[in-house]
Amino acid sequence: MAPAVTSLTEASNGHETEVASIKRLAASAALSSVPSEYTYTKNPNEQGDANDPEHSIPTIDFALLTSGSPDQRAKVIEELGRACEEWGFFQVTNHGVPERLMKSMIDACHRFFDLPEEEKKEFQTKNLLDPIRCGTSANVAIEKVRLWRDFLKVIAHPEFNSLYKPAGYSEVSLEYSKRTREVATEILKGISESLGLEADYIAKAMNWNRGLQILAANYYPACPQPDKAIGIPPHTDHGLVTLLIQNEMGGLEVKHKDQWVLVNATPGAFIVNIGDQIQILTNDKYKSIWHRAVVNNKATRISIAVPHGPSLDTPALPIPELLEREGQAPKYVGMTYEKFMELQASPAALTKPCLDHLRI
Ligand SMILES: O=C(O)CCC(=O)C(=O)O
Ligand SMILES: [Fe+2]
Repeated sequence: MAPAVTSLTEASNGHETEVASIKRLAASAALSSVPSEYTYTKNPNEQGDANDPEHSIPTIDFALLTSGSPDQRAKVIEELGRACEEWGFFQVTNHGVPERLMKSMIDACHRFFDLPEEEKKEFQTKNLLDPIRCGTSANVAIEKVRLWRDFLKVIAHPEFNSLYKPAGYSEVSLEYSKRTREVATEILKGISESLGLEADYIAKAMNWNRGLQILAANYYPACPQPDKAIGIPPHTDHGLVTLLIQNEMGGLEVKHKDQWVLVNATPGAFIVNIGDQIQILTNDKYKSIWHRAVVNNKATRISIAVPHGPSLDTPALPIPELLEREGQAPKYVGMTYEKFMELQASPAALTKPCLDHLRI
């Protein structure tokens, strides 16, 4: 039986398009193939070898970054700089955030997605910067292929927002947002230092104390034909740094040397990537890397990405000290973070990468 299509509504050119959550669609007993509007083809020639040890993201030992000896810190900062330059992705271990808290956060999000569709409706607002927003796919009004994914996005900084249901979400998300922000703050300091700048250089320039932090949970139900669908297609993240965790199912792939590499994270580690604002600040020295989420046919995957960005009114520009040192001209014009996020969510971003819109 076809699932009842009642849940999510988006306006498209004045017409209302009704789209079921992927959770509901996937739960339909009759679903044995991917419906045509979800059909997405990947290029098999770009699939990296998962067993190749060259294909694993670098690891940064957070404890050595924050409480190691000066020598240890200098070494980790050098490793961090190399990870940003060569991969744009790395995992962070020994960060001090309890694994129990990470698991509780995933559970709380899982319980949100498990709420009856009717109860999630009140959070289905449409504007990009609404404090709380859930939905399916990414932007059903403009996209050509629907994504095998539902989402929940809650802005946790500069103002903390939360949900009153499911029970416990509010408390756990408050603690989780604080702890991830602390880790992100230290990573940003390390990134500044890896560039030969004062530790607080980027934070000051980007008005970090008023910076945006979003708790972005993704729900990818098992898919009958995982090779014919995509959770999130290739994209780069808009902010400064994103910290990601997932349940026991993998699915994050990173584009490295033209190959898609599946990220195998150490349990309890954060998967961290740098975003477009860092690429702008460093005039392309550190790259905001393309990544995507693939789906599987075994079990639901949940990931929680926490992008941290500048304050919404701050435009990122290539850092003058770096330009001078490298003898380079700036490669980007400035745009406030708010406008940049709007650009990334607009049809213009479907035709060319967002950063290319700002490239001089
Ligand atoms: O689910 C994942 O692993 C990727 C999520 C992601 O890239 C994002 O939310 O921006
Ligand atoms: Fe992402």
